[in-house]
Amino acid sequence: MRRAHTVEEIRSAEAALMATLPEGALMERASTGLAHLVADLLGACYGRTVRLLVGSGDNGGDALYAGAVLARRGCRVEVRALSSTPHPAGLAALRAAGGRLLGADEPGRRPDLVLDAVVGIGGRPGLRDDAAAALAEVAGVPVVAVDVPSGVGVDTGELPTAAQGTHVTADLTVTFGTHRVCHLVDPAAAACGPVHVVPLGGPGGDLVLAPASVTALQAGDVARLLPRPVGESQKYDRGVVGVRAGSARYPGAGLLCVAGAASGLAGMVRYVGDAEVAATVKAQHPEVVGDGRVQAWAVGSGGDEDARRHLAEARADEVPLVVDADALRHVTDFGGPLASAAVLTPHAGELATMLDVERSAVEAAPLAHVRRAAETFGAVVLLKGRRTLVADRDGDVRAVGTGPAWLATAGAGDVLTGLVGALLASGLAPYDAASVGAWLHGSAARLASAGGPLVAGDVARAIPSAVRALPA
Ligand SMILES: NC(=O)C1=CN([C@@H]2O[C@H](COP(=O)(O)OP(=O)(O)OC[C@H]3O[C@@H](n4cnc5c(N)ncnc54)[C@H](OP(=O)(O)O)[C@@H]3O)[C@@H](O)[C@H]2O)[C@@H](O)CC1
Ligand SMILES: Nc1ncnc2c1ncn2[C@@H]1O[C@H](COP(=O)(O)OP(=O)(O)O)[C@@H](O)[C@H]1O
Ligand SMILES: [K+]
Repeated sequence: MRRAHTVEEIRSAEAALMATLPEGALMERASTGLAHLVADLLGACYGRTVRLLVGSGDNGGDALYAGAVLARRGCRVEVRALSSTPHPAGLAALRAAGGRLLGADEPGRRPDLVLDAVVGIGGRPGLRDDAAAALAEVAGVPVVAVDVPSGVGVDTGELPTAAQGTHVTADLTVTFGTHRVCHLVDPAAAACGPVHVVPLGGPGGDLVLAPASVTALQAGDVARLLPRPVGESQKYDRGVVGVRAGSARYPGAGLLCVAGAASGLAGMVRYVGDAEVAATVKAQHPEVVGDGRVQAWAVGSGGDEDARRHLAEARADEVPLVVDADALRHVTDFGGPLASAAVLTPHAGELATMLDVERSAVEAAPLAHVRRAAETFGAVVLLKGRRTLVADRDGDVRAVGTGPAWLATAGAGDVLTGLVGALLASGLAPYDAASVGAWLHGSAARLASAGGPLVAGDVARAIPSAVRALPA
């Protein structure tokens, strides 16, 4: 599990660890790890130039100490200071190693790499004008963000507003001890590039962190959570998923939802809906049967005008539900909770309608909106996107970024709804069914894509391969 902690949690864990270590030991661990990663990235230090953008805090201190290591290895290290008092001990170390502070009007040498150490976890959103100008000077040069790309909302995962200013977009982010929320949650995560965590543990102890409310499943977590048949399993033990989706207008959505449900993760699939869709389902999926008892329903994909009735009928069975597309407009129609266990699967536009806000507001602050929706509707909410967010009712959120951009294709969401339905039927709790489903869906898309285009049916067909590829 990848865990992301808040600034407050990180500061408190760092303070406890620092109390057991000699002064400066933690920053030395952080900056040494940072320097080694930068040196690896540069390939060779000798003859290379690194520009440090250094603010007033300890984030700048990390870069200055790392710069000292790089300078000792033969790098030319030049500092653009954005404060009259950059970390004094760090600056002294850098100078002693041969690095230098650029004068205000001194252009410096065109660097091979920039270290962004304007602000870290102490920063407010947005770059001040001097920092924005220092960044513009080195436009086009690869940037390694120290801890976080300066200017992003560390705990919100949001980018600064136009009034707050701009932010750094990094090619790589090097952080310390644990992830920050902005590393896992878009739109800020998109500004981080790949994120490396330098461990802060060593002689004298490690960070002791609270349980994280923002996390990201890894392959091993999915393997551990996924229910698997055992020797004596029967199809009914493995769970039956029912699909009420598709309509005369959108028959394909019903078929694709069935394809996601019929990926083999539940013991049986039932389809109930439009007669013509039902006939095609039976032709394409001979293993699918008609109405009867189910352990979970997948409802709404392409449901059109039938979606409300489908939702009412599914709800009457009092089993877990996954609700998509046209049925999302009806989740509050019935008074009281939708089901004891429900997963709602909107994209940003659908969530905006459900919360009566602009789509752009959801896209700018997906974490805040998905949490609000989970609380408002008393359900697990899976907000689809480049990095899908799954929010539990208590505010816990799992981020899933396994899918390639090729997954942004019509019908892919219908497959996901069927897949989550199958996982609910197989006995997973809604938070696990939604996040494991999103993870497998993205992973199946990556396998199906192999770097090229795909259609939604390809994703459904690749789900068994995604399961097979999980670690034992
Ligand atoms: N504790 C430890 O041992 C360890 C700490 N570590 C490192 O310390 C970092 C945290 O350091 P920190 O607390 O000093 O805060 P940090 O982010 O450098 O700067 C905050 C200052 O910047 C300013 N400022 C704020 N917003 C701004 C803006 N938008 N644009 C421009 N300036 C802005 C504001 O000062 P002001 O200029 O307003 O007086 C504020 O006080 C952390 O991210 C990690 O890298 C690691 O070494 C691990 C061990
Ligand atoms: N840029 C992207 N990168 C990766 N996955 C994406 C991206 N944009 C959308 N997706 C994924 O593609 C799927 C699209 O689903 P959805 O919008 O419901 O389409 P449809 O309604 O046509 O089925 C979702 O699983 C979503 O998370
Ligand atoms: K930074």
